[in-house]
Amino acid sequence: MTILLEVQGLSKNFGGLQVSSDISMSLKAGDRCALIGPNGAGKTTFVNLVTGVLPPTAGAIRLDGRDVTKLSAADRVRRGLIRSFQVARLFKSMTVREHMELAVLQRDRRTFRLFASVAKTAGLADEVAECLGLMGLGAAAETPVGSLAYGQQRLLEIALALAMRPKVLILDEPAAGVPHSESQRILDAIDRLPKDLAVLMIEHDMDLVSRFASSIVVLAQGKLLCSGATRDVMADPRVREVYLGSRANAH
Ligand SMILES: Nc1ncnc2c1ncn2[C@@H]1O[C@H](COP(=O)(O)OP(=O)(O)OP(=O)(O)O)[C@@H](O)[C@H]1O
Repeated sequence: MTILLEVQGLSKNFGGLQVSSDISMSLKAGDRCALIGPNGAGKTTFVNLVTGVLPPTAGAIRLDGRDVTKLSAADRVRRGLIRSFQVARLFKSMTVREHMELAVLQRDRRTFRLFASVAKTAGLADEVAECLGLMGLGAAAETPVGSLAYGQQRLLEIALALAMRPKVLILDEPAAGVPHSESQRILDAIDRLPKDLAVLMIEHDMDLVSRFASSIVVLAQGKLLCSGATRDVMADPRVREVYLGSRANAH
């Protein structure tokens, strides 16, 4: 399988504080990987480094075989490294469909002026309908974003990311805040994502991790504690001690 994301020796210092230390990992097409670790382990910083929000102090990031370490976050997005959007930042009065159309148009760099005419083209409508259908949001297409149930908002975040045509998709606690009874709906939608995508999910909930992930990367104190197949990592005494042992403090 093609390696889509390769991170080598990634480190980040904030002044004298080393927040990420020599982290290496890779994702292949089709991987479903959970990124876990106790609070403050450096998960968010790691994702910010990978996506280009923060420049690393050292290390390299390759996306689908190309070195993107020095590329801007926007350039990485254009090359298919996509992190899910936050619906909270969207326009509450615009419908789900309108947001999706805008995302596709932005991806294709078409101008807003063309929006009215282009929106009517079959290709755009089909693509939007397909993404919404995959996420189980077809029936909510004409609903204003502000009226969506919280679980639907979280699904829309993934649909918008999908509209960017990701090769590597990073999801940040996609079921956080969703009642436990509804989290399966989100996992089912994630399960329907294209199989050749690599998905990296930051997740605190070990029940969700075990249902989603085929592999796990564990960070602790900014370092890679271990990584590997889900069953092996969950059985690793170091993980149980360092991660599960501090679950009482997790949010
Ligand atoms: N800009 C910054 N300047 C200084 N220290 C920072 C900065 N950003 C993060 N840190 C520190 O880096 C460490 C890792 O933070 P990070 O948010 O990456 O962890 P995390 O694993 O995502 O935690 P959580 O699960 O609580 O979100 C923390 O100790 C944090 O205080």
